[in-house]
Amino acid sequence: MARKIGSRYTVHQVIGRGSAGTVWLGEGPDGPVAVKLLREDLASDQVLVGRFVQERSALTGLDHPNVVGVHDMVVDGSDLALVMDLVRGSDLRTRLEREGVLTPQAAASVIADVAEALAAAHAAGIVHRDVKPENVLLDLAAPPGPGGAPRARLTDFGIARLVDAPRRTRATRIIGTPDYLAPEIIEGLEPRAAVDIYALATVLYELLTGATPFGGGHTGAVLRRHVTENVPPVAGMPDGLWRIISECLAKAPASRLRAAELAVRLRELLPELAGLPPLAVPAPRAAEEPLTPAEAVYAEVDAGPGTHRRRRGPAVPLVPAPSPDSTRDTHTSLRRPSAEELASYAAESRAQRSAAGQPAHRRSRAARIRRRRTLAVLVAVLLLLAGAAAAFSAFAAEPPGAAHAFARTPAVALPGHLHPPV
Ligand SMILES: Nc1ncnc2c1ncn2[C@@H]1O[C@H](COP(=O)(O)OP(=O)(O)OP(=O)(O)O)[C@@H](O)[C@H]1O
Repeated sequence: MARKIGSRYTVHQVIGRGSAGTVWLGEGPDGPVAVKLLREDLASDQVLVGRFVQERSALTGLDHPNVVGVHDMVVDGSDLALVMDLVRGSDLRTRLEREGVLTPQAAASVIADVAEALAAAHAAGIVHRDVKPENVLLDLAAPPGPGGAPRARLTDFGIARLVDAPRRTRATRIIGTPDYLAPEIIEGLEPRAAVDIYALATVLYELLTGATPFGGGHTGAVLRRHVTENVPPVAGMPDGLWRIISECLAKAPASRLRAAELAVRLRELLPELAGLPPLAVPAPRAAEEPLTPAEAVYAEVDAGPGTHRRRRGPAVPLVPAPSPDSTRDTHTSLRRPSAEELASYAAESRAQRSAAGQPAHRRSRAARIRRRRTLAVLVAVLLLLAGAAAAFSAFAAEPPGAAHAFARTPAVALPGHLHPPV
C-alpha cells in the first residue's frame, strides 16, 4: 500500500526493520529511494526532531561512493524520515550469517571500502558511532572490487548521535552495540573518530574468524573484556592483517590508525591476500556460564526483563531493541561502570588469566567444567549422607524382618515428575 512522505516521496513496501525504525522502498522526484521512517516514540520526541533538523545539512552533505547518501530528511506531521540511496544488495551481517567467514582478500576489500567512507565522514567532522555489519550494505549493482568483492557502503551515519540525545542518554549510560564499543566509551570519554576505527577493526576480525574478539556471553562480560583484555591471536591469520587489527584495537585511541591510513594499508595488502582461503576457525564458543558477581553488578540492561541471561552464539550477542518496531536485536543501554568497578574487573581478569593462562572464552569453559565437577561431588556426598542417615534411622526404628519397608523408602525425596511410574 502506497503512503506519502512529505510532498515529494511515496513509499510502497517495507525492505527491512532496525532498532530505530522501518526502511521502505520508495519513489522520489529523481527515481527509486530507500526511506527510513523513524520509530513513533523517536518521531514524537521534540528534542530529537530539533537535532534532526539541525543535522540535516551535515548528513545530506556527505557525498562519497562508499557512503549510502542521505538525500533528504523529512519532518511531516508524526513522520520523521531519512530519504537515502536505494542500495540493491544485502547487508554485511546477512552475508556473514550465510558464509560464516570471508576470504582474507574479500574481508580486507570490504573493510577498505568502509575505511574510505569513514575517512570522508571524519574529514567532515562526523563520527559514525555505530559501525557494525548491519550498517554496511553490499551494493551488487556497483562494479565489484578485487577478487569479486562487492562494493561496501556505510549507512546510518549520525543516527546513533541523533537518537542519543542528552535527555535519552544520561551521562552515566552507554548506548551502542556491545561487541563494537571502544573502551574509551565504556570509560566515559567523549566518542571521537577513533571509536569508529576500533569498531571497524572488530568487524574485520569478525569477517575473518566468524566471531568478534571480545564478544560472547553476558553484556557485562563483553564490556569488561573491551577495557581489560587484549585481542586473542588467531592461528593462520595473515601477518599484515593481524598487525592492522592489533593497531586498530589499541586501548589508547591515539594509537589507532586513522581511517585514511587504514584504507591505504588494507589496499596495499590486497595483492598478497589474493587466493588465500578463509581461515579454518574453531567452533564458536558457548557462553552459558553464570555471571561472576562483579559482572552482575553492572549488568543492568534497560531493554527489559529477561535480558540479563547469557546469550549463546559466536559473534554478536545483542539485546532486544526498545521498540516493537524492531525485529532485530542490536542496541543496548547500560549503566556505565564506575572506575572502581572497572578496576575490580581488571583485577579479577588478571587473576583469572594467571590462574588459567588461557583466553577468556577457554577459561570460562574450563571454569564451567570445574564448577560442574565440584557440584557433582557435593551432590554425591549429600546423597551418601542422606542415605546413611535414612538407613541408620530405619535400622534403629524398624524391628528385624521389616527391612523391605526400608528398601522402598527413597533416601531423597524426588520431585513428582522424576518418580518412576508405579
Ligand atoms: N539504503 C538502503 N537501501 C536498501 N536497503 C536498506 C537501506 N538501508 C537499510 N536497508 C535495509 O533495511 C534493513 C533495516 O535497516 P536499518 O538500518 O533500519 O537497521 P539495521 O542497521 O539492520 O539495525 P539497527 O537499526 O538496529 O542498527 C536492513 O536489512 C538493511 O539491509
